[in-house]
Amino acid sequence: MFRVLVSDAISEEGLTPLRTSANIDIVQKKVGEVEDELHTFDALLVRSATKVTEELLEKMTKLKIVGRAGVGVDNIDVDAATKRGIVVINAPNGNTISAAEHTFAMMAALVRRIPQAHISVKSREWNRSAFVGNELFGKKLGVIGFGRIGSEVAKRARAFGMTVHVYDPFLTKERAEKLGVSIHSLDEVLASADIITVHTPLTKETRGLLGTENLAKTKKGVYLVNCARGGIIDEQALIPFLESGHVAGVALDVFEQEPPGDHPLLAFDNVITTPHLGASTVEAQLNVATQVAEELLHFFEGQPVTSSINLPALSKDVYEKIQSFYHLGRKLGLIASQFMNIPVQELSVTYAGTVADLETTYITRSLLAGFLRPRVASTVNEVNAAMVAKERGITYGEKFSDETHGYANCISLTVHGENKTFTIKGTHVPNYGDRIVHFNGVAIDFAPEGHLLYIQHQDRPGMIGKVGNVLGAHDVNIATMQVGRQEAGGKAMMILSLDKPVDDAVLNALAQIDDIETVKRLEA
Ligand SMILES: NC(=O)C1=CN([C@@H]2O[C@H](COP(=O)(O)OP(=O)(O)OC[C@H]3O[C@@H](n4cnc5c(N)ncnc54)[C@H](O)[C@@H]3O)[C@@H](O)[C@H]2O)C=CC1
Ligand SMILES: O=C(O)C(=O)COP(=O)(O)O
Repeated sequence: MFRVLVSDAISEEGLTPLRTSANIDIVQKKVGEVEDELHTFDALLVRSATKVTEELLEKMTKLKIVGRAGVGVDNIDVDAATKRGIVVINAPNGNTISAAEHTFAMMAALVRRIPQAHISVKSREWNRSAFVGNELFGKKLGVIGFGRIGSEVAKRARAFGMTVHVYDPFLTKERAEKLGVSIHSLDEVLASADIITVHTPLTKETRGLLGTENLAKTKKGVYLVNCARGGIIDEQALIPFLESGHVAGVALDVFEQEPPGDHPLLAFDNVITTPHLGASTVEAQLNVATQVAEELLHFFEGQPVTSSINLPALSKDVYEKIQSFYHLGRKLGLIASQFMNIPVQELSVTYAGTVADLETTYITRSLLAGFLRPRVASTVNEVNAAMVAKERGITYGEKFSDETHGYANCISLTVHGENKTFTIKGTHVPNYGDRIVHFNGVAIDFAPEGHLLYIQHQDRPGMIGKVGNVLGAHDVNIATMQVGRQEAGGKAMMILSLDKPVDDAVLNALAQIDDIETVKRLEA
C-alpha cells in the first residue's frame, strides 16, 4: 500500500486515477496536521502553498516522490529532494492557458483601470472621467521569459494588434520567427516596451530581474504585469517608481510573501492585484491534478515518469526500448563496484551496437546508481546518482563505439582507481537475458545474477576439481560455472554462481589453494 499526502487544495476529480487504485491510500491534510505520521508517506502532492523544505523532507523518511500540481517548483527544495533520491514531478502545461488568459485579463484591467472603476461604481459613484485608460492596440508588449505561458500571452497580444518584443536568453531565432515575435536584448525590451509582462521561473538569475537598475531603463509611463512569481519584480524597488509616476501601473497576481499582509504596494491606487489566481480555473486544476495523479500511478507501477524535474525525461516508448539495458547497466555498475572495492576516480561507459542509438543518459544513471549502491549508506538511485558521484569525487563519461565484439549490443564499463583499472562488458540478448562477456581482461560468458564467486588463478590442470572440493566440503552447491583464460597456461578465471552466499571461511579456504591468486564474492 502506498500512502499519498495531499497537502494543498487539489481537484477532487483530478485525483480519481489515484482513488480508483486499490493500492493507494490518500490522506488530504495539511502537513502540520499529520506531524506524527510524516514518516509513513510514500508521496506528497502539493500546489504552491506547502513549502517542501529540507526539514520537511528529513521528516518524511519514506518519501519517494513529490508531485507539484502546477508549474513552479520554487516552493520545493529540489536539491534537497535530489540528494535524498526523491523524484520531483510537476504538471508543466496543464495551466498554461489559464495563466496566459489571466495575464491578459490583468493587463486589460490595468490599462482600463477596471478594478478601480468597479469599486467606484459599487460605492454608488458614477465618475466616468476619472477612469480614462489606454488602448492595447498599437502598443509594444515586452515579454520577459518566452516559454509556454509567455508565448501564449504573445499570441493573444498579436490578436489585439500589439507588437511583441521578447527577451529570453534560451529562445532560438527560429522559434521566435515561427511565433511572429522578435528577440531583443533585455535592455532593448526595457527601453522600448509600453507594457512589460514577466513569465520566467523564479531562479537565482531572475530574482529581482526588474530591480532599481532595470526599472530605471524602462519608458516613462510603463505598465508592468507579474503573473509569474513574486520577486521577479523587486517589490521594494518598485515603490519609488510608482511614487514618481515613472511606472504608470502594476498588475500583480503573485507576491514575494504570500499572502502579502499589509504590504506598502497595496496602498497604491494604480497597483491592481489578485491572490495568485493564474491557475485557478476549473479546467486548469482538473488538468494539473490529472497529470500528476497519472504520473504518480506510473511511478508506483514502476513505469517511467515523463515530467520529472530531477530525472532525465523518459517517455513510455523510450523506456520500453531501454528497459533491458537499464537493468544490464545497473548490474555492470554493481559488479564493478564490488570488484574494485577501492576508492575510484573515474567511470567510463562505452555504448556500441543497437544500444548506442538509445537514450543512454538514463542507462548511465542506472549504471552509476548500481556502482554507488554498495558504497553509500543512504538511498542512491537514478535521481541522485550524479550528485552522489560528484560529492564523492567520482567523474563519469559516456562514449560511443562501433566495437560490438560480435554482439548486437555491448555496454562496456571501465573503472579507474588508484593504480588499478577494471573493465567489464555486457550484452543483452532478447528472450535470453543479460550476459557478461568480458571480465577483467578475459572473454567469458555468464549471467549477472545472484551469488557469484570470482576466482583468478593460473591456468593449470585440476583447478576446477580443487575449487569444487572446497565448496563441497563447506556444503556450498554450485549452480553454474564459467571459465576463461587469456592464453593456455596463463592468467585464467572462473565465475561460479552459487545457491547461497559464501562466508569468509570459504573464501579463505579457496585462497589457500596453490595457483589461486584472487577470490572475490560478488552479489548481483
Ligand atoms: N500565477 C500563476 O498562478 C501561475 C504562475 N506560473 C509561473 O509562470 C512562470 C512561467 O511558466 P511557464 O511559461 O509554464 O514556464 P516555461 O518553463 O515554459 O517558461 C519559462 C521561460 O523563461 C525563460 N527564462 C529562464 N530564465 C530566464 C531569464 N533569466 N531571463 C529571461 N527568460 C528566462 C526560459 O527560457 C523559458 O522559456 C513560472 O514562474 C511559473 O511558476 C505558472 C502557472 C500559473
Ligand atoms: O503552476 C504554477 O506555477 C502556479 O503558480 C500555480 O500555483 P497554484 O497551484 O495555484 O498554487
